[in-house]
Amino acid sequence: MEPGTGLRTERFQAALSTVEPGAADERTADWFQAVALGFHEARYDPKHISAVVEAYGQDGRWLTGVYDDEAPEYAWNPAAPVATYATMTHELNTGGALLPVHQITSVTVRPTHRRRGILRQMITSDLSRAKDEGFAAAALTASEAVIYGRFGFGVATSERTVEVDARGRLELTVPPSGTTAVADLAKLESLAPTIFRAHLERTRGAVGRQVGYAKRAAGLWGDLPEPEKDVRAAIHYSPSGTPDGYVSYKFLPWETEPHTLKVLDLVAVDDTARLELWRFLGSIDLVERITCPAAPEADPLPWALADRRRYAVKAHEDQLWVRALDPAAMLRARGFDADGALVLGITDSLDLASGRWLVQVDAGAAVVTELQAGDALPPGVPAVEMDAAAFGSLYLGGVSGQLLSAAGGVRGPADAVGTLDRLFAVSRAPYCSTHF
Ligand SMILES: CC(=O)SCCNC(=O)CCNC(=O)[C@H](O)C(C)(C)COP(=O)(O)OP(=O)(O)OC[C@H]1O[C@@H](n2cnc3c(N)ncnc32)[C@H](O)[C@@H]1OP(=O)(O)O
Repeated sequence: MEPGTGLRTERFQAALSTVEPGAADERTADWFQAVALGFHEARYDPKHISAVVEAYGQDGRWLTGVYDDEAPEYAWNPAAPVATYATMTHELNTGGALLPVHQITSVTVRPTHRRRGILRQMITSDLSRAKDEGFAAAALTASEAVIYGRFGFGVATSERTVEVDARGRLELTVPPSGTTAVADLAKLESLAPTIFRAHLERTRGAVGRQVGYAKRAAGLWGDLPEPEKDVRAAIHYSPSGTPDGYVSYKFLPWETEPHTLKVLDLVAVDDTARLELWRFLGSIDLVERITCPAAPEADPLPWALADRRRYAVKAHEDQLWVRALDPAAMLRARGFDADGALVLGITDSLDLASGRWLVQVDAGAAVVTELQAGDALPPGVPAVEMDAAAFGSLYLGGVSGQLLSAAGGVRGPADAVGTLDRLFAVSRAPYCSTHF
């Protein structure tokens, strides 16, 4: 933290103790307890922390703790940070290249230290470092929608919580394809990342996953890093016999009315595998309702159901938030479905992504030329300007420039916004099922 605040910042990686075999080191354990405090979770059992340390190492996470050494007598553990923050890197499918993104997670500030600018200090210094390290974009999933717009993050993907009425037979109109088997959970931990990788490579908006996902899919972890005995899973195989999708789920206690099966994770390489996994779920006896969080906004399921009114959207929420650090690199990485040219300007209060670029898309790829202040605009090329957060929202095609123009985030004449929309249009809403 800045001098004069009385606060001290440390950045480190989760580690095991060098003196107590199998335990996390104290700094790591204190950091986890502070995160639990911030998110209203139960205090960690030390054995759970050490289980997560290894996974954090595999994820390559960096942890930040902000410490207040002036804790009064009787205060909770003075060695625990008053603020936490963590980062890691995975790839984002941009519709073109897979772009490594700087992910931000585990952000908490203790109630007694809120609204003093601690988050602002942590995130602005971290974003600058990420930019210096060469990241083109940062990303996060947010606990509240009011926090990150001010830091230049825009909602780039949304997701649905879906409920399907499974009483009687769930009939699909598409012909069956491939086969489905109840999964050997012991083998799913190693198979799930392979299937997810194929999904990532084909799905605009998908982000690589932390190792905990496969452990949860296989029932090795639940909310805590302990086996969840009620988790089951199924695998779908393509007609050639390749596993191309899995679903893990649990049947909620019998007292639940109607009898409910909850999808924990559903990953499919393509629509066929996705629908076949739903066919399987809909064929399970004694199930009256299937709930599925993290379903795509552009979901083929209701269109493939003989009775589409069995499908109800119970919630629709922002999912991935994207923040530009190097807009030109982001545009070069992105895949475009239409060709054309546009001058695109970004205003950024943190000045990490400000600038103006000539974007010329040919055969789906952009040539991006930075324009300096005072440069004349290329004749005949429409120009738009937008806030950094609006660029983050537009980037994957999750919203139109016209809508953002109505909301004030994009500025320019109607024909220029029309060009922006033709260039950035995608055939299907982006989908990110990774929460972090
Ligand atoms: C990626 C993730 O991990 S998402 C998880 C975010 N964490 C949580 O939701 C846990 C509970 N909340 C918290 O721990 C804290 O309230 C935090 C982390 C959200 C904010 O930390 P603070 O240190 O209080 O934020 P800080 O003082 O830097 O505020 C920066 C600005 O954001 C605003 N702000 C921060 N949090 C909120 C909020 N929840 N609602 C409205 N405004 C907020 C502040 O008013 C301030 O505005 P200003 O710059 O115009 O003055």
